[in-house]
Amino acid sequence: MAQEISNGNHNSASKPPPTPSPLRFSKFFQSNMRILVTGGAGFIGSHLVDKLMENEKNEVIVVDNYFTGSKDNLRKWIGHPRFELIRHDVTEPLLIEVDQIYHLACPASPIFYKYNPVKTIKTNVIGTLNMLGLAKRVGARILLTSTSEVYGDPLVHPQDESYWGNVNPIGVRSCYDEGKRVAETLMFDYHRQHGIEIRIARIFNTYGPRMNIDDGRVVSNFIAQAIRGEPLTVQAPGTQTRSFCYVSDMVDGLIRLMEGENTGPINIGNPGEFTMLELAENVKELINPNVEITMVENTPDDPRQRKPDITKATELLGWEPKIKLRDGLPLMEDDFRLRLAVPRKN
Ligand SMILES: NC(=O)c1ccc[n+]([C@@H]2O[C@H](COP(=O)([O-])OP(=O)(O)OC[C@H]3O[C@@H](n4cnc5c(N)ncnc54)[C@H](O)[C@@H]3O)[C@@H](O)[C@H]2O)c1
Ligand SMILES: O=c1ccn([C@@H]2O[C@H](COP(=O)(O)OP(=O)(O)O[C@H]3OC[C@@H](O)[C@H](O)[C@H]3O)[C@@H](O)[C@H]2O)c(=O)[nH]1
Repeated sequence: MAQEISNGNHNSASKPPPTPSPLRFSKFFQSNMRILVTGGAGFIGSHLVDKLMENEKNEVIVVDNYFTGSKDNLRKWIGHPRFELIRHDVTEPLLIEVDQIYHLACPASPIFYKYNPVKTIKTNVIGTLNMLGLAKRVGARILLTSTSEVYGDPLVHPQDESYWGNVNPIGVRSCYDEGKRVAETLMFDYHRQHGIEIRIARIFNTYGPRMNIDDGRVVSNFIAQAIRGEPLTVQAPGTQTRSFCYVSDMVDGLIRLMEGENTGPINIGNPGEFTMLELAENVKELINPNVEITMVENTPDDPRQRKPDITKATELLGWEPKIKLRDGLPLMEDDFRLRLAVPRKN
């Protein structure tokens, strides 16, 4: 019967409907969801891949240029029949067929995004344009991982999604925060002009296993320092605040946003707020009570406070974080001790 159809012989009304080709039940004809994760070799991306791969209906394709990510984060999936890994820079166009795009590709640690600021803004602007072009061509739904940095040094506290932010357009962080603001604009313009299905997550500081040991972000710095017995470097004045979300909670929020009906932007983060001195004290108490806490110079335009209002995420996605900072830090410590080869002393 499949043969008849392929010969174009399907004009007889008396014939029963064709039975599906046996190929329909092979790998290529299943109603699988083919999902692209850009930046999937990075910290959040690799945890997202782990979760997506748990569903046997998902085929996952990762593209990454390995600037801050590593194949090692995806080691267990390499060779799996539902998984593909492509070395590719999102600033170049990509022609593949997918149903959903999680667009994460972008260096996230301030040290790395400031290292080559022109490349960072190209990644945010040209990279997002390329992924939107792909979404438009194949009709895929696309989720952008934007950031709490779009609120800049916020004058509203906590930050809800209606706040437009307080961002320096010419500062050293602008390649990232203004880059993400343009990426959000592009997402909405493609949505309004071309009807693309979009989702925007505004991610607040996220931590957990697989962060680069020398990533430069505060949680990974403090944990590595505590394990090595080095002083914890609090950047002055130490009263600046952040709200830290454990990575499994983050991945759960991103998947709910992708699968739900709301475009966003939606804040995804843990509202528990800590000063950097409090974070250092927690790390010291939990990991190494013998380390010192030292005050060092800060970098320009460091936001003084940050805490998400997650009313929208709770009401629209039924999402809220489950893991408290003091429970998440020891989970990250285990991973860091393994990679630094420093076992716990009993
Ligand atoms: N972790 C956080 O606290 C946080 C907070 C807000 C937003 N975000 C966003 O979440 C996403 C992931 O962050 P992360 O913490 O996992 O960072 P990460 O640096 O571990 O991961 C980013 C990944 O993107 C890849 N990449 C960078 N530029 C690329 C390019 N031009 N082409 C292809 N791949 C490229 C890197 O190699 C890396 O694998 C980023 O978009 C980031 O802006 C993260
Ligand atoms: O060793 C350190 C590192 C950092 N810090 C402080 O810790 C705070 C947080 O700094 P991080 O570098 O971890 O992260 P930031 O909050 O500046 O940026 C972050 O927020 C939003 C995301 O989009 C970015 O991916 C992420 O890097 C800052 O106030 C910084 O001054 C220290 O006190 N000591």
